[in-house]
Amino acid sequence: MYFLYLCNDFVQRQYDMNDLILRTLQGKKTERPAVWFMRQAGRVLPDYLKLRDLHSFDEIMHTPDLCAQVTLMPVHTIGVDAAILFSDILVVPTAMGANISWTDKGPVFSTPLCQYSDASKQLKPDASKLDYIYRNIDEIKSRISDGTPLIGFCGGPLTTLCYMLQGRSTDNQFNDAVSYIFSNPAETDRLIEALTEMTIEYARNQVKHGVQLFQIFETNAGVLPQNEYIAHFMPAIQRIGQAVKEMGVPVIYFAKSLGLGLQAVTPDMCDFVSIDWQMDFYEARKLVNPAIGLQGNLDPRILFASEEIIQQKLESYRPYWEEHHNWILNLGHGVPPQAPLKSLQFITNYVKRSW
Ligand SMILES: Cc1c2[nH]c(c1CCC(=O)O)Cc1[nH]c(c(CCC(=O)O)c1C)Cc1[nH]c(c(CCC(=O)O)c1C)Cc1[nH]c(c(C)c1CCC(=O)O)C2
Repeated sequence: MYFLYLCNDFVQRQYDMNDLILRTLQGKKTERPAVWFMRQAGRVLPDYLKLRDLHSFDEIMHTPDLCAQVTLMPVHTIGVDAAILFSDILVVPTAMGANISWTDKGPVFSTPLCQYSDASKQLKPDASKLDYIYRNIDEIKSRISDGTPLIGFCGGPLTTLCYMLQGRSTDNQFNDAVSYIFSNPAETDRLIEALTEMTIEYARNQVKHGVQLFQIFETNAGVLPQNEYIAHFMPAIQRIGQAVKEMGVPVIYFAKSLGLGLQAVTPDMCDFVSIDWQMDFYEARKLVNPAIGLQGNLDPRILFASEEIIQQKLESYRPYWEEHHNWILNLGHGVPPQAPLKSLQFITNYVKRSW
């Protein structure tokens, strides 16, 4: 009995230590907004850039010690309220047979699937290829002693499929991928199904290894007409979100440029939605189901502005936060490369000291 009490007490203390973001996601009133930044690990961190001079991205990903170091860097250097697993949304395609090189220009697939009318037959699913990620999670968790929550994540099905089909980033709105999706609807459905199954297994395993909240990155939601996205891709979001929520872990859904399509997001998909910077925050609130909280939506380029301008923008969220509390401070997309680190630090300090 006494042992049980000790265990409970221990769990409770862990929970008390740094649970601001988890309490926010549970809809609780908190002392200040929780803050983290999409793409906070890597990119602008001086220690990361030094590490990248010595090791490739792939090497860091396959070395639990290095991966844990990078994951925890933003907690120490920027002062965010949560760490996000250092990984990439495109690890899921590698577990389906894709061969990816991480080049200076971003990820490049050796065999883009849009050249095959029977693309789904080219897939070679092997979930064990993701085992190294779970070893990374174990290592990260073993190094967190102050209860900082660990965020797990996956790509949304459209974003991931865009890369699988097109094979690389483009500045043309993924024309080849979208043309394929329109020209091969049955094959696209088969690809979505395979991808969703692998993503669910991957998400569940991340939770089993200890991630405490989970974000779905659907950066490319806006490359399709809203009704097409909602009809063909949102059911997969619902399945992934539900699989994670069933395990007791809250879900944040980021669907960039979804626009009015935000109305179609339901509480069985996610607990919070992350709002991009193009959408006015208060307009987004009118569109999103009231049972769902909001994250975002600072324009990432505000990081290049003066502290006065950043402060004004932060203050614009205060009336909402004071009334509703269900808002997580974040950007409307990832930290841009070359963004000044001191702006990120200014935001975390401001919210901790002046809120
Ligand atoms: C579309 C997308 C990708 N990856 C991701 C998305 C969705 C979010 C977004 O839109 O930014 C998500 C992602 N990628 C990475 C993380 C880890 C956590 C974090 O950065 O905070 C996360 C959450 C690491 C990474 N993923 C990548 C790097 C750069 C690797 C390097 O240092 O060379 C990092 C740190 C490579 C990557 N991976 C991807 C691209 C287009 C690139 C190249 C350009 C770039 O984003 O830097 C695909």
